Amino acid sequence: MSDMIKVSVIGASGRMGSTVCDAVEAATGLELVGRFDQGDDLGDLAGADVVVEFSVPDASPANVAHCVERGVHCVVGTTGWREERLARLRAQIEKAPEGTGVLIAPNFAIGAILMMSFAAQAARFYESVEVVELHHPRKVDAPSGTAARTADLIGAAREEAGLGPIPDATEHDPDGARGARVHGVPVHSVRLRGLVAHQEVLLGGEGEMLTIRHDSFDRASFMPGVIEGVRRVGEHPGVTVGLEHYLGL
Ligand SMILES: NC(=O)C1=CN([C@@H]2O[C@H](COP(=O)(O)OP(=O)(O)OC[C@H]3O[C@@H](n4cnc5c(N)ncnc54)[C@H](OP(=O)(O)O)[C@@H]3O)[C@@H](O)[C@H]2O)C=CC1
Ligand SMILES: O=C(O)C1=N[C@H](C(=O)O)C[C@H](O)C1
Repeated sequence: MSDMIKVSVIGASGRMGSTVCDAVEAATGLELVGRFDQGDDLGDLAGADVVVEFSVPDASPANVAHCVERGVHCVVGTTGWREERLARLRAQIEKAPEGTGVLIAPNFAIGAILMMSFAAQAARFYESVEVVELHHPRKVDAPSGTAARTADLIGAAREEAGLGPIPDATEHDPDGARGARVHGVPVHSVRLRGLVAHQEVLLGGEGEMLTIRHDSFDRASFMPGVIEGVRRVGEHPGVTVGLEHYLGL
């Protein structure tokens, strides 16, 4: 890489993509060289060293594959990167030019990263746990990527601690009132005008409850994490899931 890191954004006209373009233009040492959206030919990605990808879950794997094949590092915020997609990406990156790095981050806000870490830490101490995620009504996917990741971390921590299933006597739930189950953890999705991105993790034990909550009131909350990802992705070859791995958490 030269001194200036050349950055292209995929999904550049979207809520996140447009905010990222402004953040890259304002950041020292970064140069915005390309903006791509649906239907655009990605071609040589405008000569970018690093691509930031915020599109839609169905389009993200092909966009990232295009970058990886060309040895262009990729910082991905788009949701939908469950295990099967990650496995395919790991296979693709094996064949990519050496040193190519991809960061997939379900959430770039520092508070959300800490919330997930705290929830994983607390999980083994509580019999009951549920996740409630609340977002703006234009969000196309549910549950949120953050909620799915949180539930995965909690589920893994519970397994490691030898905890059994979460107590729940529900026998009749024809309308799915008990939410989705991710890694055995109930996840509830709220879509409400006025919200941006919010999540509560509710942990219950005998006579007590711990609530861990994070609120993103503005998409500005994601930008320091995205910019850190752009600056650091070149130092992390292969696929990394979660910005916490760049932050020493
Ligand atoms: N990791 C994180 O911290 C965060 C992640 N997100 C995630 O980022 C993603 C984007 O969110 P958001 O910006 O709100 O969504 P938007 O719908 O506002 O933006 C998505 C953009 O991607 C474009 N797009 C659609 N298909 C393609 C394609 N094939 N190639 C390139 N661009 C395409 C859309 O164009 P068009 O409108 O024409 O379809 C639109 O401009 C979501 O998955 C969301 O969950 C959001 C916030 C934070
Ligand atoms: O669509 C959004 O807005 C957000 N998407 C991500 C998710 O699904 O977790 C991150 C954040 O919650 C905002």
